[in-house]
Amino acid sequence: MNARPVIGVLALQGGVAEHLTALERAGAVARPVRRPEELAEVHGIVLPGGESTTMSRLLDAFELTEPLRARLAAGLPAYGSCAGMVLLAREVQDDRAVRPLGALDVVVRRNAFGRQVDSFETDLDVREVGRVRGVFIRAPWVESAGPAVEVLATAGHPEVPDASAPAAPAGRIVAVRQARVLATAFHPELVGGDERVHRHFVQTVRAR
Ligand SMILES: NC(=O)CC[C@H](N)C(=O)O
Repeated sequence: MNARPVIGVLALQGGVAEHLTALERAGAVARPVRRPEELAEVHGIVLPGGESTTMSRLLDAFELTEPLRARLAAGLPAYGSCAGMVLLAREVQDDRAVRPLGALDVVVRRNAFGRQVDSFETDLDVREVGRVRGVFIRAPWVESAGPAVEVLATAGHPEVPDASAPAAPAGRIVAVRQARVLATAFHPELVGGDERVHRHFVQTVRAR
C-alpha cells in the first residue's frame, strides 16, 4: 500500500467535511464519494454521522447500496461514526426505516441514549486508541455483538439509568472493531486537533 491511501467519505448526507479534514490530517488522501465510479477508486470508506434513515434511502437513490455491500463483503476497510455505525450493522433493533449493510456482526439501537439527553460529551478509554473525548449526538449503542467483534469502548450516562446495562457494567458498547471494520457511536471528527481514531483507521487501510 502506498504511503497515503485514498479514503472515501460517503457524501450523500451528514458530517462529510469534518471527516475529510480529519482523514487528510491523519495521512490519507480523502475524497467525497457519491457515485459507484468514485467508490471503485478508494482503499477505504468512511460512513459519517447524520441520519441513517435518510442515508439508507439516498444509498438506494444513488445506486450505491449494492456496490458498497459488495466491496464491504470483499474486505474494503470501513469506519462508521454514529449513523455510519448504524448503517454498517447487521441489524437495527426495532426499526425498519434503515436497511443496514451488514458489514459488522452487531445489533444496534438507534437514538439509544434517550430523548432527555440528545447530546452529551464524556471522556472514554478506547482500546487500541487511548483516552478520547466522546461527543454523542442522538447516538446509537451496540445492543449485542457477535464473537468476531471486539469491543473497544463502553460508555454510560448518569442521567440515563438504562445506559448502564448488566452486560456492560461500565455502560453500553459504543466502539467496536471487526477485522477491518471500525465503528464508533460518537463523533471523533468533531473533536478538533485529535485525529487518533482516524489515524487508527488509516493504519488499518494501509495494513491491507
Ligand atoms: N449523530 C448522528 O449520526 C445521529 C444518528 C441518528 N440518530 C441516526 O440514527 O441515524
